[in-house]
Amino acid sequence: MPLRIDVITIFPDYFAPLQLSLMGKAQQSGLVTIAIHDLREFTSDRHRSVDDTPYGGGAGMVMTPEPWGQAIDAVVTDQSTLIVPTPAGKLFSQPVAAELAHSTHLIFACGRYEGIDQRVVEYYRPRIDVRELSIGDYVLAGGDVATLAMIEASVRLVPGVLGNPESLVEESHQLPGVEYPSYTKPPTWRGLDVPEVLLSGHHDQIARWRAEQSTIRTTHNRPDLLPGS
Ligand SMILES: COc1cccc(COC(=O)c2cn[nH]c2)c1
Repeated sequence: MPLRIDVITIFPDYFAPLQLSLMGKAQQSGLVTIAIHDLREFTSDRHRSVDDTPYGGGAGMVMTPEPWGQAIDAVVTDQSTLIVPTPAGKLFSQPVAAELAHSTHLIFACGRYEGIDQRVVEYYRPRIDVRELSIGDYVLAGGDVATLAMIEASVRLVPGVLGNPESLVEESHQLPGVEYPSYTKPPTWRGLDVPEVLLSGHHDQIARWRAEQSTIRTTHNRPDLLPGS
């Protein structure tokens, strides 16, 4: 059953990159189908407006619910998962990407401005799986870039998309923490040598060195990922 993805956005052009490279091949392979929808196609006023001033005051504008209701209703089924990228969401992660990769239908609602009227989430929550997801603790101008990141992270985990599932095995068996550093030819570059152990052919020593490097790197860059932290 191919994974179907519908993206609703006021900037459809943001998603041109999904036709390239791995994402493009995934679509050609029939494993994934991705459709982009312009939210303004679902407005009914002459100005095709999608936002208005916030109740309760405050800076900026909020996206009005009706165009979203029309757009989501046009693609939703009882198998759909609605994903709303937002800084206020639960943190997206590799395990979440793996979950999404095994979904039937994902609808991404790319909000702009200060966000989408919360009643859109409230309306669909009793009907389908709705997930407000954050890709990190910073604020983007809209959900489009976050959606691209989540689609790329999820689609590469769809069985058959990655030519070489081997890299997924390494990824999944990786110790808690970050990846060890990687090297390739030439053996010396601008006076810098590749660590000897990697040229030795001693696979157990190499594995030990890589585990050690991962721990050193995790301690320095991501102590929060260390076991027991
Ligand atoms: C839907 O409501 C809003 C409000 C403000 C910005 C955005 C765009 O998403 C992000 O900025 C984001 C997502 N993960 N990390 C940052 C959406």
